[in-house]
Amino acid sequence: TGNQWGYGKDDGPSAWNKNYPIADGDRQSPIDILPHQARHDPNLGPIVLNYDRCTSINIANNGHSVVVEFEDSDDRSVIQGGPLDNPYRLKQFHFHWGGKGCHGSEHTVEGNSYASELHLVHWNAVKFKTFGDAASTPDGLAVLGIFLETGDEHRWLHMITDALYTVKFKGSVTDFKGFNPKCLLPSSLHYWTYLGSLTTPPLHESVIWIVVKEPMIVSEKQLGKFRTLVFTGEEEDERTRMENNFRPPQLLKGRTVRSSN
Ligand SMILES: NS(=O)(=O)c1c(F)c(F)c(S(=O)(=O)CCO)c(N[C@H](c2ccccc2)[C@@H](O)c2ccccc2)c1F
Ligand SMILES: [Zn+2]
Repeated sequence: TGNQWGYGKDDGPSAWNKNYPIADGDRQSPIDILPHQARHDPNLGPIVLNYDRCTSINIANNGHSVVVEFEDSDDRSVIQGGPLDNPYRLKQFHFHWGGKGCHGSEHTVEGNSYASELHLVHWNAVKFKTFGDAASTPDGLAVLGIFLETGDEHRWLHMITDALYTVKFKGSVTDFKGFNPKCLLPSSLHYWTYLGSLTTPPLHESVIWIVVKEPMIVSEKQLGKFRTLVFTGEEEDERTRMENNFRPPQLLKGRTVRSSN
C-alpha cells in the first residue's frame, strides 16, 4: 500500500518525502547537535521522571523497531520539568541501532553518532484528549532521547534483550509487565532540547526533543541481540535483519538548541 515505508534503498528516509512531504519541513528530526552553539539557558530546570507507578504492557516488533508499550490512561508515569509546561504521559519506548560495528543513533553530536539511541515517547494529556491528537499537534509530544555507547555490560538491559527472541518477527507481541525504564537511564540527566518531529512517518512536527548528554553504556553482546530481530513477518520467505533503522540528521533551518547546565 502507499504508506509502506522502511529503511531500505527504495523505501528509506530519502524516499519518505514522496508520501510525507513534511519530511522537507522546517522542524524535522533528528539533528546534528553542536554543543558549543547550543544556548545555555539557566531557566531550564531539571527533567523530572515519575515512573515509579509505571505500567508496562507488552514488547512488540512492529516492523520498524522493538517497542515497549505502557498503560497511559492516567498520570501514573510522566515526565515533567525542563522545557515542559505540563506533565507528559509515557506511551512507549523503542530503540534505533546500526549494523555490526556500525553506529545507529539518530541524533549526532558534532557529527559523531553513537551505537544506538533509546526514545521514550510521551504525550501531553493535559492539553489533548487522545494521544493521536497530541501526536499531530505542535508540542503534543515529548521524546526523551538517550544515547547507547558500547563498553561494559548494562546491568538492567538484559531484561529487554532476554525478551527479544520472543519478538523476532514483525507483528509479534509478548507480555512485558512490571518494567520500569528508569533503570536504563544514565546518572546525569543534563540535556539539550529543541523543537522537532517524529523521526519516522508520519514525521509530525509535534515533538519537544530532550536529548540526554550522558550515554548509557551497554555491551557489544547486548547490542548484538537487537540485530537478531527481523523487519519481516514470520510468513514472509525473506528474513531481512532489523538494523540501521535510523533517520540521518536533518537541516536545523534556523532552530535554536538549548542546553541545561
Ligand atoms: N523516533 S520517534 O520517537 O519519532 C518514533 C519512532 F522512531 C518509531 F519507530 C515509532 S514506531 O511506533 O515504532 C513505528 C512508527 O510508527 C514511533 N511511534 C509513533 C508514536 C508512538 C507512540 C506515541 C507517539 C508516537 C507512531 O506510532 C505514531 C506517530 C503518530 C501517530 C500515531 C503513531 C515514534 F514516535
Ligand atoms: Zn525513535
